[in-house]
Amino acid sequence: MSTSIREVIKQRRTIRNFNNEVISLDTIVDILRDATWAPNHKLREPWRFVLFHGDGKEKLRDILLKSSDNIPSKKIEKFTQAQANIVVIMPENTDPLKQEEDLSAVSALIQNFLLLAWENQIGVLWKTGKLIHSSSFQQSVGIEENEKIVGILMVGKFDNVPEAQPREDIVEKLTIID
Ligand SMILES: Cc1cc2nc3c(=O)[nH]c(=O)nc-3n(C[C@H](O)[C@H](O)[C@H](O)COP(=O)(O)O)c2cc1C
Repeated sequence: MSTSIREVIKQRRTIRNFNNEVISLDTIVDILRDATWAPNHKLREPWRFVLFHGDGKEKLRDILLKSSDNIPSKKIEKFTQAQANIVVIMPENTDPLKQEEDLSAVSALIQNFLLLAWENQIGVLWKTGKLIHSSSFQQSVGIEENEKIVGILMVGKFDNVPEAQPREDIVEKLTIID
């Protein structure tokens, strides 16, 4: 039986602990391809990705070990525990409006990715933190002068679903003009 979009949206949780179950590269790329059906203004498709998977995770470990950010080895282990790490990259736009539009579009794509993954019993952690601003990391991943990292998606299978953190009722934040 298929799950409704409503159910997927409400049941999805951020996953922070992954198990070792393998996810094929094809599965992840297929989800990413579907996620690109996100709305994006003028069809700029303002995104690109660097995807670490399989042996590529050794490369990622190496990048993190050699980065000038002194990342503790425990953090590196945790970070590379997922089946894949996807660095989400967007262009830096000199026009502030375009920049806002593009960041919104990339965020819509990421949410699509999270929901599509969840539908396939795959968990994701959308990570930001200091690393995305680290010039050492950016350089190692091949970020260009006119680009920025929006986030890093840790992708993997999981054993436990964390409890939902309730949201405030929308009426608290809703101005109705009827
Ligand atoms: C832009 C953005 C950045 C985030 N960065 C992190 C992060 O660096 N580390 C983390 O543990 N969670 C991060 N999260 C996940 C949120 O903490 C999570 O969505 C929130 O706790 C609600 O939990 P839920 O996704 O399970 O509903 C981020 C979420 C967003 C939208």
